[in-house]
Amino acid sequence: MNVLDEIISGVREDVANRQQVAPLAELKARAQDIAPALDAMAAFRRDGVAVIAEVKRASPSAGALAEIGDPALLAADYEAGGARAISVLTEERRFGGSLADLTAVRKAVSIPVLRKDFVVSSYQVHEARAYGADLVLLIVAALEQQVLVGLLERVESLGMTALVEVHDESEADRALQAGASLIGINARNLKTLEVDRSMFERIAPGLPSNVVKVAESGVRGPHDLISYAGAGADAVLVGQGLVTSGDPKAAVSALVTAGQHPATPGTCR
Ligand SMILES: O=C(O)c1ccccc1NCC(=O)[C@H](O)[C@H](O)COP(=O)(O)O
Repeated sequence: MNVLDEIISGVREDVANRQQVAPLAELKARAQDIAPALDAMAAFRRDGVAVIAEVKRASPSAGALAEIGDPALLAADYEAGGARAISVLTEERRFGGSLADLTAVRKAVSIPVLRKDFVVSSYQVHEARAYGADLVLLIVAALEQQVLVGLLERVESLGMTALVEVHDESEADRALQAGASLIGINARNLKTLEVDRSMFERIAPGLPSNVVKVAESGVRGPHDLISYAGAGADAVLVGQGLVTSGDPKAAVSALVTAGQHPATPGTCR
């Protein structure tokens, strides 16, 4: 079993357990008390390269990354540093995340919040809304086409935005066919965990200009953002480089500053 399949199998078990405790009707009722989802696309379409800063405690590729005592404080630092959205990893077994992290971050910031998880069921989409997310990650490699289309529709019907993640050209075609307008190109191969930043420059030129393009993974500093920008990125999603920086606010701020200048064509290495 590869890493992605292993993660998804654990996720399915965890979702089944949560469904016993909080049935869908309860989540829907909870969502009634939550403010409507924020318009993430508007935030990403503003000038410059948007930084999506991630609350990431651990990962299959790196193990434990950072002791995040208070995810709300970290997210507030990210916002103060100029991040345009916050990504919260909610998967528990391999990333050490939780829905409690999502709630804490939602309360702490006024910018859009992404639920980053391995979403395979509409229950998880309703959970995302009930816990205050504005965006939901949908990973093409984890979903059959019909399921992807159904989940994308469900995300949008709840007023949220789907970040649809791809790893190659055929997944990018599937994302477009499903109607995605926000596409993340993840440089990390979710089966081998290798990071290949050049994936972005291979795939991004084939996407229509009205699609907002997010470069995911492998940004360790401003130089990586600049090369992704040169290859057409509208936004970058950054986890490890921020949580291990020692000063997340300054690290975000350095990325934001680098993203304010017009990109010059370059290569992602
Ligand atoms: O980060 C991992 O090791 C990982 C392994 C398997 C599936 C997903 C994984 N990460 C999720 C992400 O896509 C990243 O958290 C995100 O793009 C930020 O990447 P980075 O800045 O390199 O931490």
